Amino acid sequence: MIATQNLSFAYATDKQFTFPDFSCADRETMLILGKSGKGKTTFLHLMALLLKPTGGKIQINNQEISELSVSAAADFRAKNVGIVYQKPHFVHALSVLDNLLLSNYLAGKNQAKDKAKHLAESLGFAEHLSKKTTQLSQGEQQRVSIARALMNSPSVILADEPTSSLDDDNCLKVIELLKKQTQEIGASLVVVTHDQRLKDVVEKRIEL
Ligand SMILES: Nc1ncnc2c1ncn2[C@@H]1O[C@H](COP(=O)(O)OP(=O)(O)OP(=O)(O)O)[C@@H](O)[C@H]1O
Repeated sequence: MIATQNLSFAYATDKQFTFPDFSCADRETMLILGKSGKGKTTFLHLMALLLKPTGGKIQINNQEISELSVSAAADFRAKNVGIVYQKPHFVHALSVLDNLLLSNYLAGKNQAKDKAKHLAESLGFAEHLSKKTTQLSQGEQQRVSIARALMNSPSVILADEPTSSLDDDNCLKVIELLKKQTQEIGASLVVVTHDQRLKDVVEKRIEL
């Protein structure tokens, strides 16, 4: 589970944010909707411990995490949080498979090749495992990005606009895949987006 309380952040004195409280249980999906510039990515980066809040609390599995040091936060994130970024960031010199295994390495875990292959099959890109990520279409890269976020079976999956650049068909496929995988590993899924189509498939939501 993940929950936030009285969370605030400032890039500058004239760029301050306060975010609504929410909680998302295991196996639950939470949609955080907001127009461009409302602070969706900022909110997600706070939950991912990539930014430090100016106030408030973040709990993951009942552990207060907003006070962790930078190195403890990096370790906690690698082990417990899977992030699907707005634009996938891959290491272009590596194959798709090695990009997936990199998540294990960063979390200090053994390489889980079988898990990578299983995820690639479930997400429909098994035939691309030995290719470079640049050889994949945008939709395929998005699915690799989801698989990478799942490699360490995180407690929380945070997804930033995972569907907004996809057509209706792929939008539905990607959100259903994310929800299904989240259910399978018993994680909490938080999606920040301006994609109003997701309102039809996710019940629990808040608006920024
Ligand atoms: N590093 C930064 N320094 C200063 N201001 C920033 C920084 N990052 C974002 N901002 C500003 O904070 C506001 C919120 O940005 P954020 O990226 O969180 O919004 P968003 O809702 O995700 O937008 P979009 O839907 O366009 O991606 C924007 O006005 C943005 O210009």
